[in-house]
Amino acid sequence: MAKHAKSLLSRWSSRVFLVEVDEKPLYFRLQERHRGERAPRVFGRLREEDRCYSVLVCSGDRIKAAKFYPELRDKLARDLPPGCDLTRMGSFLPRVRDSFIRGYFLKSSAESSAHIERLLRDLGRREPLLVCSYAAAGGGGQRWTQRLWSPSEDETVSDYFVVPSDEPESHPSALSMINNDVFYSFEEARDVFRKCGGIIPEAASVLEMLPGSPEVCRKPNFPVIVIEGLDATGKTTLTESLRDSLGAALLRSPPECLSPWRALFDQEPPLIRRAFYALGNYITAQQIAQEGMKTPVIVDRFWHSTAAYAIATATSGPVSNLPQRGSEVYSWPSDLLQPSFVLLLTLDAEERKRRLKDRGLEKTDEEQQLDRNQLFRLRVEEAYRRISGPPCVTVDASPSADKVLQQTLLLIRSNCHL
Ligand SMILES: Nc1ncnc2c1ncn2[C@@H]1O[C@H](COP(=O)(O)OP(=O)(O)O)[C@@H](O)[C@H]1O
Ligand SMILES: Nc1ccn([C@@H]2O[C@H](COP(=O)(O)OP(=O)(O)O)[C@@H](O)[C@H]2O)c(=O)n1
Repeated sequence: MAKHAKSLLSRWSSRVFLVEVDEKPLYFRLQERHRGERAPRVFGRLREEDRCYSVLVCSGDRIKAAKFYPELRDKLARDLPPGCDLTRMGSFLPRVRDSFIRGYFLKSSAESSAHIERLLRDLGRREPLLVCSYAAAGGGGQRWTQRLWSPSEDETVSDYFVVPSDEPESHPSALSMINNDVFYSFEEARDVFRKCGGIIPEAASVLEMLPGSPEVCRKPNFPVIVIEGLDATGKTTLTESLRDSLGAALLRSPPECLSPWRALFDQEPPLIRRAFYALGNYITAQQIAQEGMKTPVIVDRFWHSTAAYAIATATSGPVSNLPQRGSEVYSWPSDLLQPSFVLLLTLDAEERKRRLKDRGLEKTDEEQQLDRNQLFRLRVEEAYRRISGPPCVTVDASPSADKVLQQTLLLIRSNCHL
């Protein structure tokens, strides 16, 4: 059995498992002996002859695991028999960073179990998977066991009793966010691109655009003002007006030089996509440092956009699932230039939708998610507010473009002595 799988199994009964039902995580854990506890709610109203399965990706290579996870979902969704429910699941060791592994949970009828087990054994022989099957252990379906097997060796590893587990103090996705969903150093983000060159040749082109080091030559002489906010809050309109009113330089993140590859990396899994945007911030930081020696600089999106969307995407469910305020997840990378001032444009959802429609541009997948999933939008907005670093001032973007400009100029002049 692969070394990584062996290390996972060494503490298998210490793990907590979560299955997301309608974006709400339900938790269970394992015990060697049964102490009469009832089955956890995650198994719902199942009959004794029903079967559940979990398929966990356990590769030691995080690029390979990140690429395979969405592919596994597509394979399962395509090949599972009708009537089989598929939902996201994960497993982690409480308070142990990078212990979070992802997978899927399947619920099926007994008739489908032979088909499913053949499919999972076949998948497991080709990919690094740990597969668990769950069956009622008698007592009117109130007790369930987890049978773990490693399809690569077709070896049944062990049986456990499944019991409910308390909700951890913060959503376990926070355990693996650092330098997997959000990158806190140039080196960490660049390392991902160095490692995915074999599967994504365009990664080499992005690497060629990078500065030798993240350190900027000198701190800018002039103020650096970042304008942040959800799509269609008016960032482009405002940043162009500020450039004209202040005679400032206008920069964007990701920078223009990365635009040939942005659409491609937007289709990649979070590990690679977020590294792309993190590297974009470091290139923009170099441009800010150069321009900031000569004139004030206005920046359209920067670190807040990168971190807020990554954190909100990695978490699921209500805002309360976000990593707690003050968590290191919200900290500003120590090697990334800090702007003098960050303005966060806010707008009520209906007005933002109207502006999006009026602008007529194609909606990005993310925008569609913001539109469809109010919980996601609330997580993004709250994550923006929790990010530590330079002062972040909220500006109501609902008045006319000119009024928003005047209000912003007042704030900039009083805070940046311009
Ligand atoms: N203050 C405002 N009031 C009304 N419409 C606005 C305002 N600011 C921008 N718009 C319009 O809303 C749409 C989105 O603005 P834009 O600047 O492109 O937002 P963003 O860059 O944040 O996506 C555009 O059609 C723009 O003309
Ligand atoms: N510095 C940045 C800028 C954008 N992004 C990502 O890019 C998305 C915005 O894409 P977009 O095409 O809507 O950007 P704009 O056209 O609104 O500038 C954000 O939602 C983030 O996911 C980022 O992660 N970091």
